[in-house]
Amino acid sequence: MENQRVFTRSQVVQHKSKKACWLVINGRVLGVTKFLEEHPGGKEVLMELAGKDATKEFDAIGHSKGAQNLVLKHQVSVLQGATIEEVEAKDHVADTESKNKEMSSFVIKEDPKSMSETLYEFFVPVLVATFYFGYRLLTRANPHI
Ligand code: HEM
Repeated sequence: MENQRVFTRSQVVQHKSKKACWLVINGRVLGVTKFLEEHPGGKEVLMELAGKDATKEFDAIGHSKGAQNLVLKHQVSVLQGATIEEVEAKDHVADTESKNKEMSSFVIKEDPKSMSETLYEFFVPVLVATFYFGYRLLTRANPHI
């Protein structure tokens, strides 16, 4: 939070065009000009809230943790008067998310290994049983073998 730029509401309000679009979410001032075209929910919803505080609308959608992390990536400054609690509450989300990512990548790395082990453990007994019963069948059909 050190060396954080601070913008006033009146500075934010001036950025409500497609060429310069800012939003405020949880006390963070976000520059979303380039993100307008990328937003999965469309640029219209963002443009409607351009230059304004969009916290309520953002939360009401139930955006994913990934979306909440994207918010952090688009932050250009902090809104003047925003409380530290307000701004830092969402840092926790980012921490938890990155831990979750580490966990899931760990699981993904482990997966192919355990999969081949499972296949191996399944196919070897099946193969042995097939040979055994095949042999039994052949010797029964032809007792001279
Ligand atoms: C910088 C701010 C924002 C970011 C980074 C962002 C990001 C995203 C992302 C990643 C999604 C895909 C679904 C998900 O992962 O949750 C999404 C969906 C959506 N967003 Fe945002 N969003 C932002 C702001 C807003 C705001 C202010 C609104 C206003 C209402 C909004 C409305 C929506 C809607 C309607 C959807 C579609 C939900 C659906 O189809 O189920 N977003 N957004």
